[in-house]
Amino acid sequence: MKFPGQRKSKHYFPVSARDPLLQADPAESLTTSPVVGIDQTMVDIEAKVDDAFIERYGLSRGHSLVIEDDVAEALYQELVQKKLISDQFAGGTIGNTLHNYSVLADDRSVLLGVMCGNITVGDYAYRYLCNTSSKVDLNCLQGVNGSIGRCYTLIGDNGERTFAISPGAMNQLHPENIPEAVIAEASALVLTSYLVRAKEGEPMPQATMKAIEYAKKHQVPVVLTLGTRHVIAENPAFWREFLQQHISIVAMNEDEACELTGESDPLLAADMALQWVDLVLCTAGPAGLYMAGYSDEEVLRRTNLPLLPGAIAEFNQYEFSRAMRYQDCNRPVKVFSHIAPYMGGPEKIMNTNGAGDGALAAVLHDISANNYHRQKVPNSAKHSQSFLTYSSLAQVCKYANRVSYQVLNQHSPRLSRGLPEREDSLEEAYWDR
Ligand SMILES: Nc1ncnc2c1ncn2[C@@H]1O[C@H](COP(=O)(O)OP(=O)(O)OP(=O)(O)O)[C@@H](O)[C@H]1O
Ligand SMILES: Nc1nc2c(ncn2[C@@H]2O[C@H](CO)[C@@H](O)[C@H]2O)c(=O)[nH]1
Repeated sequence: MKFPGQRKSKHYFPVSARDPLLQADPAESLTTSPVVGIDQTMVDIEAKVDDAFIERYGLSRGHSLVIEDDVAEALYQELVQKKLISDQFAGGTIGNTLHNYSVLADDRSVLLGVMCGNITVGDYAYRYLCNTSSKVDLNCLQGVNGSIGRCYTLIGDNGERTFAISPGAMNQLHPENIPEAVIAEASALVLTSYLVRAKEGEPMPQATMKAIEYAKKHQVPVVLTLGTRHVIAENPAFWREFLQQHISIVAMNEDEACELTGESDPLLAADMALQWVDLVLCTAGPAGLYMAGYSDEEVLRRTNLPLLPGAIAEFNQYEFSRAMRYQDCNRPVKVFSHIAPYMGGPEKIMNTNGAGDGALAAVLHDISANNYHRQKVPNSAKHSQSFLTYSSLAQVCKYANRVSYQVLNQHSPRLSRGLPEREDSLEEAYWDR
Protein backbone atom coordinates (compact mmCIF):
# COMPACT_ATOMS: atom_id res chain seq x y z
CA MET A 1 0.00 0.00 0.00
CA LYS A 2 1.33 3.40 -0.86
CA PHE A 3 1.51 6.20 1.60
CA PRO A 4 -1.65 8.00 0.57
CA GLY A 5 -1.82 11.46 -0.86
CA GLN A 6 0.06 12.93 -3.74
CA ARG A 7 3.78 12.54 -3.51
CA LYS A 8 6.74 12.48 -5.83
CA SER A 9 8.64 9.56 -4.44
CA LYS A 10 6.51 6.56 -3.87
CA HIS A 11 6.31 4.67 -0.65
CA TYR A 12 7.88 5.35 2.65
CA PHE A 13 5.60 2.99 4.50
CA PRO A 14 5.07 -0.14 2.45
CA VAL A 15 3.12 -2.99 4.02
CA SER A 16 2.91 -6.43 2.50
CA ALA A 17 -0.80 -6.46 1.57
CA ARG A 18 -2.21 -3.91 -0.81
CA ASP A 19 -5.50 -2.37 0.16
CA PRO A 20 -7.71 -3.15 -2.87
CA LEU A 21 -9.86 -0.10 -2.19
CA LEU A 22 -6.86 2.10 -2.84
CA GLN A 23 -6.66 0.75 -6.35
CA ALA A 24 -9.93 2.56 -7.11
CA ASP A 25 -10.23 4.81 -10.12
CA PRO A 26 -6.88 6.58 -10.48
CA ALA A 27 -8.48 9.30 -12.57
CA GLU A 28 -10.70 10.31 -9.70
CA SER A 29 -9.19 13.47 -8.33
CA LEU A 30 -9.56 14.33 -4.69
CA THR A 31 -7.65 17.19 -3.25
CA THR A 32 -6.25 16.78 0.21
CA SER A 33 -7.19 19.15 2.97
CA PRO A 34 -4.33 21.62 3.16
CA VAL A 35 -2.26 22.30 6.22
CA VAL A 36 -2.83 25.94 7.14
CA GLY A 37 -0.38 27.96 9.21
CA ILE A 38 0.14 31.49 10.47
CA ASP A 39 3.60 32.97 10.61
CA GLN A 40 5.52 36.16 11.04
CA THR A 41 6.98 36.28 7.54
CA MET A 42 10.73 36.77 7.84
CA VAL A 43 14.06 36.01 6.27
CA ASP A 44 16.93 34.42 8.17
CA ILE A 45 20.22 36.29 7.82
CA GLU A 46 22.79 33.83 9.05
CA ALA A 47 26.21 34.80 10.42
CA LYS A 48 28.88 33.22 12.55
CA VAL A 49 29.70 35.41 15.55
CA ASP A 50 31.53 35.19 18.87
CA ASP A 51 30.18 35.70 22.39
CA ALA A 52 31.34 39.32 22.50
CA PHE A 53 29.11 40.13 19.53
CA ILE A 54 26.09 38.61 21.27
CA GLU A 55 26.78 40.67 24.38
CA ARG A 56 27.45 43.88 22.47
CA TYR A 57 23.93 43.90 21.09
CA GLY A 58 22.26 42.97 24.36
CA LEU A 59 21.27 39.50 23.10
CA SER A 60 21.34 36.29 25.04
CA ARG A 61 22.58 32.93 23.77
CA GLY A 62 19.94 30.55 22.45
CA HIS A 63 17.25 33.19 22.83
CA SER A 64 15.05 34.72 20.12
CA LEU A 65 14.77 38.41 21.04
CA VAL A 66 12.98 41.21 19.26
CA ILE A 67 15.32 44.20 18.75
CA GLU A 68 14.66 47.87 17.99
CA ASP A 69 15.31 49.29 14.51
CA ASP A 70 18.45 51.23 15.51
CA VAL A 71 20.02 48.13 17.11
CA ALA A 72 19.10 46.08 14.05
CA GLU A 73 20.70 48.62 11.75
CA ALA A 74 23.95 48.74 13.77
CA LEU A 75 24.05 44.95 13.99
CA TYR A 76 23.48 44.60 10.26
CA GLN A 77 26.19 47.15 9.44
CA GLU A 78 28.71 45.31 11.60
CA LEU A 79 27.86 41.99 9.94
CA VAL A 80 28.29 43.56 6.50
CA GLN A 81 31.52 45.41 7.33
CA LYS A 82 33.11 42.30 8.81
CA LYS A 83 31.74 40.11 6.01
CA LEU A 84 30.17 37.78 8.52
CA ILE A 85 26.94 36.99 6.66
CA SER A 86 27.17 33.44 5.36
CA ASP A 87 23.63 32.80 4.08
CA GLN A 88 20.19 34.33 3.68
CA PHE A 89 17.16 32.07 3.60
CA ALA A 90 13.42 32.43 3.84
CA GLY A 91 12.67 31.62 7.49
CA GLY A 92 10.00 31.79 10.17
CA THR A 93 9.30 28.64 12.07
CA ILE A 94 5.85 28.06 10.53
CA GLY A 95 6.93 29.21 7.05
CA ASN A 96 9.69 26.58 7.28
CA THR A 97 7.29 23.92 8.48
CA LEU A 98 4.74 24.59 5.71
CA HIS A 99 7.42 24.72 3.04
CA ASN A 100 8.88 21.42 4.25
CA TYR A 101 5.44 19.85 4.48
CA SER A 102 4.66 20.88 0.89
CA VAL A 103 8.00 19.56 -0.35
CA LEU A 104 7.59 16.23 1.43
CA ALA A 105 3.92 15.74 0.58
CA ASP A 106 4.11 17.42 -2.83
CA ASP A 107 0.86 18.95 -1.73
CA ARG A 108 -0.74 22.25 -0.89
CA SER A 109 -0.40 24.20 2.32
CA VAL A 110 -1.66 27.71 3.01
CA LEU A 111 0.40 30.41 4.68
CA LEU A 112 -1.34 33.26 6.49
CA GLY A 113 0.70 36.33 7.39
CA VAL A 114 1.80 39.57 5.79
CA MET A 115 3.70 40.38 2.61
CA CYS A 116 5.01 43.71 1.32
CA GLY A 117 2.56 45.29 -1.09
CA ASN A 118 5.49 46.71 -3.01
CA ILE A 119 8.19 44.22 -3.89
CA THR A 120 11.42 45.01 -5.71
CA VAL A 121 13.50 42.35 -7.41
CA GLY A 122 16.18 41.19 -4.98
CA ASP A 123 14.71 42.62 -1.77
CA TYR A 124 13.93 40.47 1.27
CA ALA A 125 10.28 39.96 0.39
CA TYR A 126 11.31 38.89 -3.10
CA ARG A 127 13.79 36.40 -1.69
CA TYR A 128 11.21 35.06 0.70
CA LEU A 129 8.84 34.33 -2.16
CA CYS A 130 11.59 32.84 -4.33
CA ASN A 131 12.59 30.48 -1.52
CA THR A 132 9.13 29.19 -0.76
CA SER A 133 7.77 26.06 -2.42
CA SER A 134 5.23 26.75 -5.17
CA LYS A 135 2.92 24.35 -3.32
CA VAL A 136 2.66 26.80 -0.45
CA ASP A 137 -0.39 28.87 -1.29
CA LEU A 138 0.44 32.53 -0.65
CA ASN A 139 -2.81 33.94 -1.98
CA CYS A 140 -4.25 34.65 1.45
CA LEU A 141 -1.32 36.78 2.63
CA GLN A 142 -2.25 40.30 3.71
CA GLY A 143 -0.45 43.09 1.88
CA VAL A 144 1.32 45.67 4.08
CA ASN A 145 3.08 48.95 3.55
CA GLY A 146 6.21 48.04 5.51
CA SER A 147 8.81 45.29 5.24
CA ILE A 148 8.67 41.66 6.33
CA GLY A 149 10.75 40.64 9.35
CA ARG A 150 14.46 39.92 9.47
CA CYS A 151 15.79 37.19 11.71
CA TYR A 152 19.51 37.56 12.38
CA THR A 153 20.49 33.97 12.98
CA LEU A 154 23.74 34.20 14.88
CA ILE A 155 25.67 30.96 15.10
CA GLY A 156 28.12 30.56 17.97
CA ASP A 157 31.27 28.44 18.06
CA ASN A 158 29.35 25.43 19.40
CA GLY A 159 26.71 25.68 16.63
CA GLU A 160 24.08 27.12 19.00
CA ARG A 161 21.88 29.72 17.35
CA THR A 162 20.71 33.02 18.77
CA PHE A 163 17.98 34.93 17.00
CA ALA A 164 17.69 38.72 16.88
CA ILE A 165 14.40 39.71 15.29
CA SER A 166 13.89 42.99 13.48
CA PRO A 167 10.12 42.74 13.12
CA GLY A 168 9.23 45.29 10.41
CA ALA A 169 5.51 44.82 9.75
CA MET A 170 5.46 41.08 10.43
CA ASN A 171 2.90 41.39 13.25
CA GLN A 172 0.40 43.45 11.25
CA LEU A 173 -1.87 40.54 10.32
CA HIS A 174 -5.46 41.56 11.09
CA PRO A 175 -8.12 39.14 12.36
CA GLU A 176 -10.42 40.06 9.45
CA ASN A 177 -7.83 38.60 7.07
CA ILE A 178 -8.14 35.14 8.59
CA PRO A 179 -10.28 33.22 6.08
CA GLU A 180 -12.73 30.95 7.87
CA ALA A 181 -13.42 28.84 4.77
CA VAL A 182 -9.74 28.01 4.35
CA ILE A 183 -9.38 26.92 7.95
CA ALA A 184 -12.64 24.96 7.85
CA GLU A 185 -11.25 22.59 5.18
CA ALA A 186 -7.77 22.27 6.72
CA SER A 187 -6.29 19.06 8.07
CA ALA A 188 -4.47 21.11 10.72
CA LEU A 189 -3.88 24.69 11.78
CA VAL A 190 -0.23 25.26 12.72
CA LEU A 191 0.89 28.05 15.04
CA THR A 192 3.92 29.09 17.04
CA SER A 193 4.16 30.63 20.48
CA TYR A 194 6.10 33.50 18.86
CA LEU A 195 2.79 34.76 17.43
CA VAL A 196 1.56 36.07 20.74
CA ARG A 197 4.79 38.03 21.20
CA ALA A 198 3.79 41.38 19.72
CA LYS A 199 3.95 45.00 20.77
CA GLU A 200 0.93 46.73 22.27
CA GLY A 201 -1.52 47.42 19.45
CA GLU A 202 -0.11 44.92 16.95
CA PRO A 203 -2.95 42.69 15.73
CA MET A 204 -1.09 39.36 15.27
CA PRO A 205 -2.20 37.84 18.63
CA GLN A 206 -5.86 38.62 17.86
CA ALA A 207 -5.49 37.20 14.34
CA THR A 208 -4.07 34.03 15.91
CA MET A 209 -6.99 33.75 18.34
CA LYS A 210 -9.44 34.25 15.48
CA ALA A 211 -7.84 31.38 13.57
CA ILE A 212 -8.04 29.18 16.68
CA GLU A 213 -11.72 30.07 17.07
CA TYR A 214 -12.42 28.95 13.48
CA ALA A 215 -10.36 25.78 13.86
CA LYS A 216 -12.27 24.79 16.97
CA LYS A 217 -15.60 25.56 15.31
CA HIS A 218 -14.71 23.20 12.43
CA GLN A 219 -12.96 20.53 14.54
CA VAL A 220 -9.61 21.17 12.91
CA PRO A 221 -6.69 20.11 15.15
CA VAL A 222 -4.58 23.05 16.29
CA VAL A 223 -0.82 22.44 16.38
CA LEU A 224 1.51 24.63 18.42
CA THR A 225 5.29 24.69 18.17
CA LEU A 226 6.94 26.27 21.19
CA GLY A 227 9.58 28.62 19.68
CA THR A 228 12.45 28.81 22.17
CA ARG A 229 12.63 27.96 25.85
CA HIS A 230 12.85 31.61 26.82
CA VAL A 231 9.46 32.39 25.32
CA ILE A 232 7.95 29.65 27.49
CA ALA A 233 10.03 30.54 30.56
CA GLU A 234 8.49 34.01 30.62
CA ASN A 235 5.15 32.52 31.66
CA PRO A 236 4.91 28.71 31.78
CA ALA A 237 1.51 28.81 33.51
CA PHE A 238 0.07 30.85 30.63
CA TRP A 239 1.33 28.28 28.12
CA ARG A 240 -0.02 25.32 30.09
CA GLU A 241 -3.43 26.97 30.15
CA PHE A 242 -3.11 27.84 26.45
CA LEU A 243 -2.38 24.21 25.57
CA GLN A 244 -5.25 22.98 27.69
CA GLN A 245 -7.72 25.41 26.13
CA HIS A 246 -6.74 25.47 22.49
CA ILE A 247 -4.14 22.94 21.37
CA SER A 248 -4.35 19.34 20.15
CA ILE A 249 -0.73 18.76 19.16
CA VAL A 250 2.36 20.33 20.69
CA ALA A 251 5.85 20.26 19.18
CA MET A 252 8.80 21.27 21.35
CA ASN A 253 12.41 20.49 22.06
CA GLU A 254 13.58 19.18 25.42
CA ASP A 255 14.46 22.66 26.73
CA GLU A 256 11.06 24.09 25.89
CA ALA A 257 9.48 20.95 27.35
CA CYS A 258 11.41 21.51 30.57
CA GLU A 259 10.28 25.13 30.86
CA LEU A 260 6.70 24.10 30.21
CA THR A 261 6.52 21.18 32.62
CA GLY A 262 9.47 21.54 35.00
CA GLU A 263 10.61 18.07 33.87
CA SER A 264 14.08 17.76 32.37
CA ASP A 265 13.48 14.18 31.20
CA PRO A 266 11.81 14.57 27.76
CA LEU A 267 9.79 11.38 28.26
CA LEU A 268 8.32 12.60 31.54
CA ALA A 269 7.75 16.06 30.07
CA ALA A 270 5.91 14.54 27.10
CA ASP A 271 3.86 12.41 29.48
CA MET A 272 2.95 15.47 31.50
CA ALA A 273 1.98 17.45 28.39
CA LEU A 274 -0.56 14.71 27.58
CA GLN A 275 -2.77 16.09 30.32
CA TRP A 276 -3.29 19.17 28.12
CA VAL A 277 -3.02 17.90 24.53
CA ASP A 278 -3.65 14.80 22.41
CA LEU A 279 -0.26 14.34 20.79
CA VAL A 280 3.28 15.43 21.66
CA LEU A 281 6.41 15.64 19.55
CA CYS A 282 9.45 16.27 21.72
CA THR A 283 12.79 16.51 19.94
CA ALA A 284 15.90 16.05 22.02
CA GLY A 285 18.87 16.98 19.80
CA PRO A 286 21.53 14.24 19.84
CA ALA A 287 19.20 12.05 21.93
CA GLY A 288 16.74 11.81 19.03
CA LEU A 289 13.05 12.36 19.52
CA TYR A 290 10.03 11.21 21.49
CA MET A 291 6.37 11.08 20.65
CA ALA A 292 3.54 10.63 23.10
CA GLY A 293 -0.15 10.28 22.41
CA TYR A 294 -3.31 8.33 23.08
CA SER A 295 -4.88 5.29 21.50
CA ASP A 296 -8.02 3.36 22.38
CA GLU A 297 -7.45 0.20 24.41
CA GLU A 298 -9.32 -1.78 21.77
CA VAL A 299 -6.88 -0.88 18.98
CA LEU A 300 -3.58 -0.94 20.87
CA ARG A 301 -0.78 -2.67 19.01
CA ARG A 302 2.27 -4.06 20.76
CA THR A 303 5.71 -3.23 19.45
CA ASN A 304 7.99 -5.97 18.21
CA LEU A 305 11.05 -3.78 18.81
CA PRO A 306 13.05 -4.09 22.04
CA LEU A 307 11.25 -2.64 25.05
CA LEU A 308 13.05 0.46 26.22
CA PRO A 309 14.02 1.38 29.75
CA GLY A 310 13.29 4.89 30.94
CA ALA A 311 11.52 6.89 33.60
CA ILE A 312 8.36 5.08 32.44
CA ALA A 313 9.30 1.40 32.32
CA GLU A 314 8.90 -0.22 28.87
CA PHE A 315 7.30 3.00 27.71
CA ASN A 316 7.36 2.02 24.04
CA GLN A 317 5.33 -1.18 24.45
CA TYR A 318 2.39 0.13 22.38
CA GLU A 319 4.34 2.25 19.92
CA PHE A 320 2.90 0.34 16.95
CA SER A 321 -0.50 1.95 17.73
CA ARG A 322 -1.91 4.84 15.75
CA ALA A 323 -2.53 8.08 17.58
CA MET A 324 -6.06 9.20 18.41
CA ARG A 325 -7.44 12.33 20.00
CA TYR A 326 -8.24 11.77 23.66
CA GLN A 327 -11.89 12.68 23.09
CA ASP A 328 -12.18 9.99 20.40
CA CYS A 329 -11.02 7.14 22.67
CA ASN A 330 -13.50 5.09 24.71
CA ARG A 331 -10.72 3.88 26.95
CA PRO A 332 -7.69 6.06 26.30
CA VAL A 333 -4.26 4.55 26.89
CA LYS A 334 -1.06 6.58 26.67
CA VAL A 335 1.35 5.49 23.97
CA PHE A 336 5.00 6.51 23.74
CA SER A 337 7.80 6.05 21.26
CA HIS A 338 11.43 7.10 20.98
CA ILE A 339 13.98 7.01 18.22
CA ALA A 340 17.69 7.76 18.17
CA PRO A 341 19.02 10.16 15.48
CA TYR A 342 18.83 8.72 12.00
CA MET A 343 22.12 7.01 11.11
CA GLY A 344 23.54 8.45 14.34
CA GLY A 345 23.19 11.97 12.90
CA PRO A 346 25.24 13.67 10.18
CA GLU A 347 29.01 13.51 10.54
CA LYS A 348 29.32 17.26 10.74
CA ILE A 349 26.55 19.57 11.89
CA MET A 350 27.10 23.24 11.02
CA ASN A 351 24.03 24.25 13.01
CA THR A 352 20.77 22.67 14.03
CA ASN A 353 18.52 25.50 12.86
CA GLY A 354 15.17 24.13 11.63
CA ALA A 355 15.71 20.47 12.54
CA GLY A 356 12.65 20.55 14.77
CA ASP A 357 10.55 22.34 12.11
CA GLY A 358 11.47 19.50 9.73
CA ALA A 359 10.32 16.86 12.21
CA LEU A 360 6.99 18.62 12.65
CA ALA A 361 6.50 18.80 8.87
CA ALA A 362 6.77 15.01 8.72
CA VAL A 363 4.17 14.61 11.48
CA LEU A 364 1.82 16.94 9.58
CA HIS A 365 2.35 14.92 6.42
CA ASP A 366 1.27 11.79 8.22
CA ILE A 367 -1.83 13.51 9.59
CA SER A 368 -2.88 14.95 6.23
CA ALA A 369 -2.27 11.56 4.59
CA ASN A 370 -4.71 10.09 7.08
CA ASN A 371 -7.35 12.66 6.13
CA TYR A 372 -6.78 11.99 2.47
CA HIS A 373 -7.14 8.26 2.97
CA ARG A 374 -10.29 8.75 5.06
CA GLN A 375 -11.86 10.82 2.29
CA LYS A 376 -10.82 8.38 -0.40
CA VAL A 377 -11.53 5.08 1.34
CA PRO A 378 -13.87 5.96 4.18
CA ASN A 379 -14.86 2.35 4.86
CA SER A 380 -11.28 1.08 5.09
CA ALA A 381 -10.35 -0.79 8.25
CA LYS A 382 -7.86 2.01 8.78
CA HIS A 383 -10.80 4.19 9.80
CA SER A 384 -12.61 1.80 12.09
CA GLN A 385 -11.89 4.44 14.72
CA SER A 386 -11.18 8.16 14.40
CA PHE A 387 -7.42 8.03 14.18
CA LEU A 388 -5.32 11.17 14.07
CA THR A 389 -2.29 9.69 12.30
CA TYR A 390 -2.08 7.37 9.33
CA SER A 391 0.93 5.52 10.75
CA SER A 392 1.87 4.16 14.14
CA LEU A 393 3.71 6.40 16.55
CA ALA A 394 6.87 4.37 15.92
CA GLN A 395 6.63 4.96 12.19
CA VAL A 396 5.87 8.67 12.55
CA CYS A 397 8.96 8.97 14.77
CA LYS A 398 11.04 7.31 12.07
CA TYR A 399 9.78 9.66 9.42
CA ALA A 400 10.19 12.80 11.56
CA ASN A 401 13.69 11.78 12.50
CA ARG A 402 14.63 11.11 8.90
CA VAL A 403 13.47 14.55 7.85
CA SER A 404 15.41 16.24 10.68
CA TYR A 405 18.52 14.48 9.46
CA GLN A 406 17.94 15.81 5.98
CA VAL A 407 17.64 19.37 7.32
CA LEU A 408 20.81 19.02 9.41
CA ASN A 409 22.67 17.61 6.45
CA GLN A 410 21.83 20.37 4.02
CA HIS A 411 22.52 23.36 6.28
CA SER A 412 19.30 25.27 5.69
CA PRO A 413 15.98 25.07 7.54
CA ARG A 414 14.03 24.56 4.31
CA LEU A 415 14.30 21.33 2.34
CA SER A 416 15.48 21.93 -1.18
CA ARG A 417 13.81 18.70 -2.32
CA GLY A 418 11.93 15.69 -0.98
CA LEU A 419 13.62 12.64 0.46
CA PRO A 420 15.79 10.72 -1.99
CA GLU A 421 13.93 8.42 -4.34
CA ARG A 422 16.29 5.55 -3.68
CA GLU A 423 14.74 5.24 -0.25
CA ASP A 424 11.81 3.11 -1.24
CA SER A 425 11.22 2.51 2.39
CA LEU A 426 12.64 3.11 5.79
CA GLU A 427 12.63 -0.60 6.49
CA GLU A 428 15.12 -2.25 8.82
CA ALA A 429 17.62 -3.12 6.08
CA TYR A 430 18.17 0.51 5.20
CA TRP A 431 17.92 1.63 8.74
CA ASP A 432 20.65 -0.73 9.88
CA ARG A 433 23.21 0.28 7.28
N1 LIG B 1 23.69 16.88 17.49
C1 LIG B 1 22.81 16.06 16.86
N2 LIG B 1 23.17 14.82 16.48
C2 LIG B 1 22.31 14.03 15.85
N3 LIG B 1 21.03 14.35 15.55
C3 LIG B 1 20.61 15.55 15.92
C4 LIG B 1 21.47 16.49 16.60
N4 LIG B 1 20.78 17.61 16.83
C5 LIG B 1 19.54 17.39 16.32
N5 LIG B 1 19.43 16.17 15.78
C6 LIG B 1 18.24 15.58 15.13
O1 LIG B 1 17.33 16.63 14.82
C7 LIG B 1 16.12 16.50 15.58
C8 LIG B 1 15.62 17.84 16.05
O2 LIG B 1 16.67 18.50 16.73
P1 LIG B 1 16.49 19.55 17.91
O3 LIG B 1 15.95 18.89 19.12
O4 LIG B 1 17.80 20.23 18.02
O5 LIG B 1 15.39 20.51 17.27
P2 LIG B 1 14.97 22.00 17.65
O6 LIG B 1 15.80 22.50 18.78
O7 LIG B 1 13.50 21.98 17.82
O8 LIG B 1 15.34 22.77 16.30
P3 LIG B 1 14.70 24.13 15.68
O9 LIG B 1 13.99 24.85 16.79
O10 LIG B 1 15.87 24.88 15.16
O11 LIG B 1 13.80 23.70 14.58
C9 LIG B 1 16.48 15.53 16.71
O12 LIG B 1 15.34 14.82 17.13
C10 LIG B 1 17.51 14.62 16.05
O13 LIG B 1 16.88 13.66 15.24
N1 LIG C 1 7.74 33.17 13.46
C1 LIG C 1 8.90 33.33 14.06
N2 LIG C 1 9.94 32.56 13.73
C2 LIG C 1 11.13 32.75 14.38
C3 LIG C 1 11.29 33.74 15.39
N3 LIG C 1 12.57 33.66 15.84
C4 LIG C 1 13.18 32.69 15.12
N4 LIG C 1 12.32 32.15 14.23
C5 LIG C 1 12.56 31.12 13.20
O1 LIG C 1 12.79 29.86 13.77
C6 LIG C 1 13.36 29.06 12.74
C7 LIG C 1 13.98 27.83 13.33
O2 LIG C 1 13.03 27.09 14.01
C8 LIG C 1 14.32 30.00 12.03
O3 LIG C 1 14.36 29.72 10.64
C9 LIG C 1 13.78 31.40 12.34
O4 LIG C 1 13.38 32.12 11.19
C10 LIG C 1 10.16 34.54 15.73
O5 LIG C 1 10.18 35.42 16.59
N5 LIG C 1 9.00 34.29 15.04
